[in-house]
Amino acid sequence: MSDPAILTEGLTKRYGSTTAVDELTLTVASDEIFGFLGPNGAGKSTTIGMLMDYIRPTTGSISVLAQDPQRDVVDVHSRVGILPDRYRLYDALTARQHLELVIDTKRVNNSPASLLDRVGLDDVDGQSVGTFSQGMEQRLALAMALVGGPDLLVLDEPFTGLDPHGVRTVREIVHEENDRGAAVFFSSHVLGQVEFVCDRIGILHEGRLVAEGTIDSLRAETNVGSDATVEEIFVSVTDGPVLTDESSPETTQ
Ligand SMILES: Nc1ncnc2c1ncn2[C@@H]1O[C@H](COP(=O)(O)OP(=O)(O)OP(=O)(O)O)[C@@H](O)[C@H]1O
Repeated sequence: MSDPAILTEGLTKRYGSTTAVDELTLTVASDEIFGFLGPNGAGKSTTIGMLMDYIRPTTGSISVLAQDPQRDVVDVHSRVGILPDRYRLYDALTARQHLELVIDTKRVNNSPASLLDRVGLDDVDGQSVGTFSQGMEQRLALAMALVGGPDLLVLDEPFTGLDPHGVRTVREIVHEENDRGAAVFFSSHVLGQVEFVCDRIGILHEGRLVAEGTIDSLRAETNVGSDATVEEIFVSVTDGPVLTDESSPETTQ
């Protein structure tokens, strides 16, 4: 069996008295599409930041494509396509120029035109990004993540700002990339789409992984009914505080 795309063990990030990510142990296989869900402030972006070494963990370990993102940062960044939650584009540059920058940085030989075509920006190839709508920026950021045919795509809220055509495009790209052999790890609040796209999901709540599995297995585990939506599963596991060993009624009796 090949190495997992992502492996974290006991991964924890504290900011002062706030524990953003709490003992996260997670495995994402090299051939799967994994949806990483959770309410606002649950710790999703912090986790993604740690996977890419934008944020240093307080404790715990991380392996991305069998490499250490702190020690092997250049290798990890060359093999991962990242759509971060906050990205900076250059108003004066065109979409093509943005892609050329990433192509040069990754030292690959991709066609900016075909990447723009994939994300539906072929007709604004030479337009400066300062004139782009939010959805157009999001499409460009996705195209930048696709440069180099990454082994792992990490997408933080890829559906943000997209119209229904854009949402469909993202869905198709996620499946195409997975068919090509890439693992896909993405966070999203658009739970209806998650259902169409993911092999497995993990739900983070107050920094803790409170559910993980296929949608069918989570329906069974959470007793929400065999035809429950992802939204119903989500609400059932994130409604109320996380019970820890210390706070669980069983251990306090
Ligand atoms: N730099 C920071 N300093 C202090 N606290 C932070 C910092 N970054 C994040 N946090 C806190 O960590 C927690 C997790 O934040 P994070 O952005 O990872 O959540 P999220 O699940 O991505 O949320 P959302 O769905 O709203 O994007 C929150 O309580 C947040 O306030």
